[in-house]
Amino acid sequence: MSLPPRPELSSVQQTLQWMTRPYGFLEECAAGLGETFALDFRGYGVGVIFSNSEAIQEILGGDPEVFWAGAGNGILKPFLGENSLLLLEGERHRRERKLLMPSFGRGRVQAYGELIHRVTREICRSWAFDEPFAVRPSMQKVAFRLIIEMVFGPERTERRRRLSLAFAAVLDDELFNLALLSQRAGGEAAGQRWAQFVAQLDELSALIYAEIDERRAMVNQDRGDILAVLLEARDEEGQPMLREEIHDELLTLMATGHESTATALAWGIYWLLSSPEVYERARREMVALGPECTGAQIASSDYLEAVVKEILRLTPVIPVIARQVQRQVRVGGFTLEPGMVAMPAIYLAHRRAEVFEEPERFWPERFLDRTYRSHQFLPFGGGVRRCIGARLAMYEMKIVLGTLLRNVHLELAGERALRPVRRLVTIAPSGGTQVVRRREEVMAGP
Ligand code: HEM
Repeated sequence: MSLPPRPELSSVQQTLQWMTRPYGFLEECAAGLGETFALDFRGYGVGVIFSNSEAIQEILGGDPEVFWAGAGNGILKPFLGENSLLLLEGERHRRERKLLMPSFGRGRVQAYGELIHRVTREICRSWAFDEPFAVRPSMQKVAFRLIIEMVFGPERTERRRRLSLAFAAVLDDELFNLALLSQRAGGEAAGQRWAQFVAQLDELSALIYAEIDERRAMVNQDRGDILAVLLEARDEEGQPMLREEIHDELLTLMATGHESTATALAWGIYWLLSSPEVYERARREMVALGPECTGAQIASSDYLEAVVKEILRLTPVIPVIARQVQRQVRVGGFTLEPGMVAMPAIYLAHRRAEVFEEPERFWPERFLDRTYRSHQFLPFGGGVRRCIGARLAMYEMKIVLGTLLRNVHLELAGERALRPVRRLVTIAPSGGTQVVRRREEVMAGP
């Protein structure tokens, strides 16, 4: 067999469907065309979507020199810079990843337990009673404060404040969204606005460089933040990272480190609030920890871990990952030509009935009873490009959700069935998950 079936739509229509309703479009194509199908993305080329776990294993476990991941992320280059881990391939990617990895070890991540716990408590206790609001922006605040502190350390300087504001302004800019959809549409059509956007990006860069330069001028400080780790890092030849490399990686971690987690948390709150039995079991476990528990105790709950996995299974915020093939290769019985993109569909893989019993049901217990293989359950992708922040994201999600369950009583408000909508590179719940805080408090801890 050469190429898998394609939908009977023009390339423009396919791209539009993909951009505007990614989950639904994937489902429709799989129902009509089978587990493997090809999509023709405007300006990007042919992507072959795989949901069969053996084929996914062939791709993610395959030779990284054949399956490139960075090519598909090229659209992020004007924002993150050419040295971003997301854009590198081969030896450079391996080197850079090795330099970044120590920042995400178990010990480093666990050191943030109390910060996550404290920030979440502060934010959720500031929510007004009986007034509907979107919970996603609050989740973004938690994730944002955490990643800024992880990257630069705990000081609250004026420059750090300006840096946070500049970063938030760039991410929230509609033009940035537009630019991600199509760089050309963003650049040419927007004219004057585009120039303003670029000026915003330049300001952000200047602030990051100022942080790097100030720190470089200091000597011998083992502060434990990511910037300190990168300044001290040496590759196998004993070479330090270039100033530009550090800048691009910091920006990459700031961007990847909070957007996906905040979106996944917004989905998580939706699932918990719409599943009374799960909500009650998780809440009981959290309350049983007593009024003065730590973030680490919250994170040690097996049930909460299962809840987080189930959230990431049903609503993976990155529903598809991509590998551009560099030479002719066979995957899942199909021949892919150089330049084509092999796309493991996380969303579809997580709904395979032969792997997940009652796949549409939100049922965390499935993760208590058995383990799934890395090519069956893969919310963080896989192989040499697996998400570098996976451990941090899991830890953060458990503590944030556990802290909410212990401290506030929420109900869903507005739409009951949320629609998946695109937000930057993630798929978010429509309306940012509208909730309302009720007066009945769960726990009166410190
Ligand atoms: C729930 C939260 C998150 C989800 C669902 C998620 C998901 C993913 C996925 C699917 C990939 C692509 C993997 C592949 O192509 O095989 C990825 C890559 C990446 N993620 Fe995450 N991520 C999350 C949180 C984070 C956090 C907290 C950080 C950092 C602080 C982070 C940093 C990165 C980086 C740097 C890459 C690129 C890795 C590489 O190319 O080597 N992510 N993530």
